[in-house]
Amino acid sequence: MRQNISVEDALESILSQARPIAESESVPLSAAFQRVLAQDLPSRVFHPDADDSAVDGYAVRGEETITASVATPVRLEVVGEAPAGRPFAGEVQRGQAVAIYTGAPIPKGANAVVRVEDTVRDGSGVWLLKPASPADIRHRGDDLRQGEVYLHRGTWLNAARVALAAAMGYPSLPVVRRPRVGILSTGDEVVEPGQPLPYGGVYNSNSYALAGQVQEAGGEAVVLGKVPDSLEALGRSLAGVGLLDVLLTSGGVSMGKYDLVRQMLEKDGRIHFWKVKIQPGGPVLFAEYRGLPVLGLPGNPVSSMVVFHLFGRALLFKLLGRSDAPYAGIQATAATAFGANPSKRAYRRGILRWTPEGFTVETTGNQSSGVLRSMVEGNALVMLEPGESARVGDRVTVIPLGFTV
Ligand SMILES: Nc1nc2c(c(=O)[nH]1)N[C@H]1C(S)=C(S)[C@@H](COP(=O)(O)OP(=O)(O)OC[C@H]3O[C@@H](n4cnc5c(N)ncnc54)[C@H](O)[C@@H]3O)O[C@H]1N2
Ligand code: MOO
Repeated sequence: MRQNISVEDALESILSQARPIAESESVPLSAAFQRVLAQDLPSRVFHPDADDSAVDGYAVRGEETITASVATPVRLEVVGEAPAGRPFAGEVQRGQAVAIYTGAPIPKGANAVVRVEDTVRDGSGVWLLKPASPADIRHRGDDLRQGEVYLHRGTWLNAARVALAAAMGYPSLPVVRRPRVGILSTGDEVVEPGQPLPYGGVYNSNSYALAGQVQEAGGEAVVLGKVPDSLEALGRSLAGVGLLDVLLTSGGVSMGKYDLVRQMLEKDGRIHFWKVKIQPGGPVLFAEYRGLPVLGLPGNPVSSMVVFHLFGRALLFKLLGRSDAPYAGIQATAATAFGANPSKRAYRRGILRWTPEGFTVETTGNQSSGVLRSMVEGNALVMLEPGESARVGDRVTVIPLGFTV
């Protein structure tokens, strides 16, 4: 078992153990949001399907309109109309125009469009006050060309990507099976919300934070409840976890006599590493238990969430074959001071704001790992290398929580 390793070494150890999920399933578009595409998707269609109008106006022969102006308007005969979805069947001849609407194919014979606001309707004709513009025509395939791949395997399906799959003609999509992620909380003091809280007790918040984080990363959260601090109970729970791809445990990984997750995994599993040089979350462990990867998260609520963000997300991304990064850093200007940890990389909770001067970040205040509020009030982690502090005005690296690039 390796101990006191760097974030980079810990990530490498975790990712080298993770085997991407090979199974996929087909889901209707309406269920594809926040899934991961399992295959490359070539477009089934051209979009636009034909050269069409980008504006409401009149489709004309452009060369006939070159001299049009307010002082010298050009009159054309309106021979029909082309609403979107009902293309004009004929051909525009010399001296003619067709009333056209945004999205309608340009009729045969026409090669330019005059916007309706640059015209005056006059009975069966129309006066053009400006030359027609070929720039108001969108060309077949400007957006999508049939057969070309626009969405690749490993793509996280956000709203725009599901919409693009729809635009390409797919009613359902092949997606990677969601990794099943078991969540087991430990600790005699941990009580389910709704139960009376005994003296010294604490409500189980970690299971719910982790369940949400697992889903945000694309996994299926299987909340396994909590086990008391006894090796026997823990052993029974671990034996009965069922079909899982990953197990997350919360608590019981530190130095205490009752920190049984570590003891159990030492005895019956294989611990790859224990303790990473980070704060919060230092006591994190990564192990294998009967072939199941186990990420042991420290019990403190902030530590558990931060460690999941740094390591759990990366593990799930690898299992899902996601091609985007699990998180990313940006630069911001410190609006308050941030204190250093002398020997560990620190992740302080901050409030990231976009201002006219760029990104700024302010501390959430009390940085204790037990203050879950800091994860609610904050929207970012300020990353400080060992010994690095920040004064007001310093540039710092910040990991936004809630979006990736
Ligand atoms: N002698 C030392 N003691 C501790 C060290 C150390 O290095 N030497 N490390 C500290 C650090 S850092 C952390 S983080 C914690 C991690 O400890 P555990 O993972 O063993 O967690 P527990 O002791 O079980 O609990 C810690 C804390 O979190 C609360 N908790 C636990 N589970 C939940 C839950 N599901 N929902 C909400 N809150 C939970 C628990 O009541 C404790 O207050 O160890 C330090 N100790
Ligand atoms: O790592 Mo502990 O997470 O500092 O409280």
